[in-house]
Amino acid sequence: MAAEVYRHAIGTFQSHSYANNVNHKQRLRNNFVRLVNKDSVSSRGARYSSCSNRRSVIRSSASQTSVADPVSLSPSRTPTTDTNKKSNEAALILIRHGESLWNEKNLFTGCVDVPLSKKGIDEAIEAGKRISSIPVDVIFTSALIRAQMTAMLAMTQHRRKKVPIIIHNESEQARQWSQVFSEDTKKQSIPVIASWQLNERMYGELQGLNKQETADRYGKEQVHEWRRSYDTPPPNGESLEMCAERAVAYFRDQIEPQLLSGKNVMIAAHGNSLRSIIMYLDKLTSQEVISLELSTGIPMLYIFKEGRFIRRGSPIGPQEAGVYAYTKRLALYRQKLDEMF
Ligand SMILES: O=C(O)[C@@H](CO)OP(=O)(O)O
Repeated sequence: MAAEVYRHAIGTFQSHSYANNVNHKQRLRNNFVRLVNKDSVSSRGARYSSCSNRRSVIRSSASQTSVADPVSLSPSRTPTTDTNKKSNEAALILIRHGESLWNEKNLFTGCVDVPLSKKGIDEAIEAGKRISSIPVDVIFTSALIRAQMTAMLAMTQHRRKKVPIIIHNESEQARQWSQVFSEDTKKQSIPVIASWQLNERMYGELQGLNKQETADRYGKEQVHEWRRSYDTPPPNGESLEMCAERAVAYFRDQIEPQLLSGKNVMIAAHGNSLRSIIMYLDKLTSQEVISLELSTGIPMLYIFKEGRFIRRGSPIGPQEAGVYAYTKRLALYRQKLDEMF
């Protein structure tokens, strides 16, 4: 259920990443404003870009900044490549990584590359069980090990038993070098694309500090603002707004075209990079997103249909009938799996 996923904050959170660009804040802001002001969208080549939202969990007052337009895709963004499947419907699975060693210790993590804890490994496996009958054609992860391990561990549970293979996607040449030439191998594998744009937001000077001790020192309100406000960055770190500028740009440029071509996509990423993407998918306002909390290791399913994202909550288990009722394609896939395995 979606409600599970939208937990309210109180203690253990973390992740983030991507280090450098904090000093480009002004430039990012400018990009963002441009994007919010619409024309937006293509940020290919730009390091960051925007986000937007949907209503769901919480209502916002009309005066709140609603970060952008509803997520409907203009025909101009229809991809010209990769469209072997011709469909205007696809599944999108989002998973926040399982608990990391620093989540366990209640430390600000950000872009520090911390692995999963034992509990996090179990969560990733459990997440895999929940989505084991949902087709996955391509996986996107951040560049951080906790997200990558979560994706791989989850896929060990998939009934189709395809093998995830890493694809380098950053340039035409890299794509060519990563090509798999055997059709049989292609069918039996799932491309995995890792990118820094999906990394956790950079927590700056807070990284490595204990969250409770930081709240004791600077006050609960201040720390809550650093952690959850939309546009207040932690000292020398990224605000959610800044994180959204690169994560949502990446989503729009690299992931939406896959969905448009009918591919089912899984994204394994982080609390805040996913919050910014959900803000965009669900059209949350900058006020609404403050209360959006993601549990570790809980997959969330969206159906992308006719240019819109429809949130379907979190599949409870592989047998959950409801998930497969969402679309004919999912139901057929499931039926085929049942016949095969
Ligand atoms: O420490 C972090 O990197 C993040 C996410 O795990 O924490 P928070 O929940 O405070 O954004």
